Amino acid sequence: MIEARALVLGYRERVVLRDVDLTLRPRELVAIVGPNGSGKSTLLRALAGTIPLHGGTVAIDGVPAHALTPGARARRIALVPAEEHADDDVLVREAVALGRLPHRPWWQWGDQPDDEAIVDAALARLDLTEFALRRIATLSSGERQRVWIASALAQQAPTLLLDEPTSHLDLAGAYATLDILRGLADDGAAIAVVLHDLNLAVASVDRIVLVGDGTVLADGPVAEVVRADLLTRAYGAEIAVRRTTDGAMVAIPRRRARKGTA
Ligand SMILES: Nc1ncnc2c1ncn2[C@@H]1O[C@H](COP(=O)(O)OP(=O)(O)OP(=O)(O)O)[C@@H](O)[C@H]1O
Repeated sequence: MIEARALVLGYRERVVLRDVDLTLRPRELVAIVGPNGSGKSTLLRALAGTIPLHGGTVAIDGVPAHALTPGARARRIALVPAEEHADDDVLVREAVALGRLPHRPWWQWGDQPDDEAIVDAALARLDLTEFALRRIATLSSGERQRVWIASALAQQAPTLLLDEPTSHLDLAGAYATLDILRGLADDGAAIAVVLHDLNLAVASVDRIVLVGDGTVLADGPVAEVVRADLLTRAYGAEIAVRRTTDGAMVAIPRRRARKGTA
């Protein structure tokens, strides 16, 4: 569980977000949405305890984030950044196995049968078994993105923070990934995921945190946050919210009519 209180976040003298209170509980799948540059990744990094705070506190399982060693943090929180890198020569299996490092002193690495099984399970869950012995460099960007998620799963942290994990995934792959996250939350994980696709968020998560205007504009169940007025304010563009015939909500930006169209 993560509890952030009165957060002020930024870089050097520039404040990006202020007055942020946010709690992430076990069994919750939460989407963080908002426009480009609004501070979603910054918020995720602050929750993971990887950037200094300008103000406020972040507690991870009741312990101040800054009081945890990197190893202790990594056993509690798996962070999947928007861009991840690995040497081109690294095999998919090796990249996923890096998720096990926080659980073992280096001198025990390689001798743990448990680790092998955990890595195999993470590969299978992301449909990567057949890629296990491929070099990372030979994968497509969507396949690579699944590797970083698998590595986070292998980390077996009770909290998962993912920054745009579906940005390279196709339509079905993106929804399938959210289904995997849903399953992990149902099993007890606390999960926050930065998403640009509002409709993917609406279809998949319990709660939405809407970032905009330098703060958290709304935080609550999907139906409370996905409102035309709130979205229009956050994105600075008119956004309508409609229901499909089967009752699902969809957010649609209003666009100017093109020449020659009604
Ligand atoms: N390392 C950094 N140093 C200085 N400024 C930064 C740094 N990282 C981000 N920023 C700035 O902080 C603001 C918020 O950035 P952040 O990456 O958190 O936004 P975001 O909502 O995740 O954006 P996007 O949707 O485009 O990924 C932006 O104006 C960005 O330029």
